[in-house]
Amino acid sequence: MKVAIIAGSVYGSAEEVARHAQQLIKDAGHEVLFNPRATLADLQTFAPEALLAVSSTTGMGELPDNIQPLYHQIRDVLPAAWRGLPGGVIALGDASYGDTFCAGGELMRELFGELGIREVQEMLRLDASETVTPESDAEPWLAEFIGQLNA
Ligand SMILES: Cc1cc2nc3c(=O)[nH]c(=O)nc-3n(C[C@H](O)[C@H](O)[C@H](O)COP(=O)(O)O)c2cc1C
Repeated sequence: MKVAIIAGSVYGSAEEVARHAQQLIKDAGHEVLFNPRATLADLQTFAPEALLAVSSTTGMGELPDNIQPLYHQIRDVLPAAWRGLPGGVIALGDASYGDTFCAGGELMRELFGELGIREVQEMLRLDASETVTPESDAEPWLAEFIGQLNA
């Protein structure tokens, strides 16, 4: 299956999680597109059969700058070809930010909802106030996600 990974990161943690996800999904025999600077055209050319978003949160509950252009491009177009595809979101945040905890991931979830992407499992929230190993913490969730792709 062709899996596209979309990543939003300020300091690199979410990008590392996305890179780790890329490796695990490839090891499971899937084809993966992961480029932190991917455009909508790149994604449409790849023709994904599943989507994974990995994003941290910055500012007061905002998406990182690197993913903003892609987020808006996708939102403006809402590619019909992605309707019904399986997908999932990994959100990185810090619970000490209170109400805006993992708000960037929530924005990606809302976008997936608008796209008609089928969320195959509940969004994973990785809390930087509790862990410094988000890549390995994401592994059980990713194993389930990969299992859902094979289902
Ligand atoms: C300036 C700044 C603002 C942040 N705002 C939020 C926020 O509103 N909500 C949240 O859950 N985390 C917030 N965080 C925490 C980051 O999302 C978290 O540390 C994450 O692991 C960073 O991932 P990255 O290295 O991929 O950017 C903020 C961090 C910084 C430095």
